[in-house]
Amino acid sequence: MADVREEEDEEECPELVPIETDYNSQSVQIPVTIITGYLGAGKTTLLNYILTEQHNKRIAVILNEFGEGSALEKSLAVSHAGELYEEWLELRNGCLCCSVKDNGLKAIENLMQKKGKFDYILLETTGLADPGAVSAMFWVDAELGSDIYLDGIVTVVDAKYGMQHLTEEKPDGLINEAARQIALGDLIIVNKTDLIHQEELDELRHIVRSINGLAKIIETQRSSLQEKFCHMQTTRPHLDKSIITVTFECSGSILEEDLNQYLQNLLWEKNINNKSGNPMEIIRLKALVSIKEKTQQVIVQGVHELYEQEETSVNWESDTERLNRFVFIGRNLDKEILEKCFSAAVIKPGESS
Ligand SMILES: Nc1nc2c(ncn2[C@@H]2O[C@H](COP(=O)(O)OP(=O)(O)OP(=O)(O)O)[C@@H](O)[C@H]2O)c(=O)[nH]1
Ligand SMILES: [Zn+2]
Repeated sequence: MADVREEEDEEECPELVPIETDYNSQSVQIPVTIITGYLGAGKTTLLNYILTEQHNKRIAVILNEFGEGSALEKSLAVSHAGELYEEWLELRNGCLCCSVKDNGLKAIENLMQKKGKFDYILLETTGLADPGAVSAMFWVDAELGSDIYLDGIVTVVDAKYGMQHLTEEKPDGLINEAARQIALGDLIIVNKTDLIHQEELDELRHIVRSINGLAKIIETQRSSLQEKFCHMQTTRPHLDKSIITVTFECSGSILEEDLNQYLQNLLWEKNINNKSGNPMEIIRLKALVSIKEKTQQVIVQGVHELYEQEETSVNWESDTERLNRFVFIGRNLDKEILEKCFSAAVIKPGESS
């Protein structure tokens, strides 16, 4: 499948981000690539391949295996000059996907302080993880000036079982995990091509392309990329200077339908413009919101046009003001207008609906 984007990517592919490159004239940030994919698709195989192929980079690999080891420890393998050693990364609340900035990224940052900086960090999610949730912690962290930024998401698809995973019926309109992982990928690796016929492969590739029209698609066996690792950085969102992050806070509560209306105007209708009349383009969003009548805090996550709400187990404190918090990443963003539109739908403390 000839794809113009793929050719462009090849041309502009730089060397694996050298530590000295300081494009922000702030402190240098370390790129993190999230590796996702269904259970058994070949993620660990891919990590091992990269670690043995990349001989002169310091690559930290964070394995987030499902149900392995103590809940308090995650294995962190570090490759330096082809040598592999292991570290134990302590995460107070177990799963890296669920742990917020405070422990997840802090742990990595602490490790870098002890061990020196890495050139690159690879993070394997569990086969069932939602890469959107994992990547969300980086958006917030980027805002707080972390040393680490999310470079991209690599999705490994099992050629043999991929179709089955994708067509699995989910109860009650839940999003199919395999489809979501493909939708979020910047690079999609269709692995285990040795196990299927060419026609099946073409069909799978076609479906993958229909779910994600932008990602680069590569076919592999044993996750062996026949190209340099730098090709993984297909989107480099943070190198695009037109992409900015906007945050705001607003107290009060919102009706669920009004929240949906706000998000759909932004993400689906795209009818909220900035001051120059250009529609705002949201690439990622994360928010903590207070929904009227709900005692629990709700987290909203969005990636392009997909968004979802998740009720957390955390209750709002009854005696303090409820504070909604938003982080947006995208183009043509205007903080004042984003805030105004949300605030207009909010029921302020003391007001009734
Ligand atoms: N036939 C075949 N087997 C493969 C290929 N790539 C990986 N495997 C095997 O598939 C199994 C799962 O591979 P892993 O790399 O552990 O998969 P994973 O995605 O990390 O699995 P989880 O962490 O459990 O989600 C292993 O037994 C691999 O040896 C391939 O291209 N062809
Ligand atoms: Zn694995």
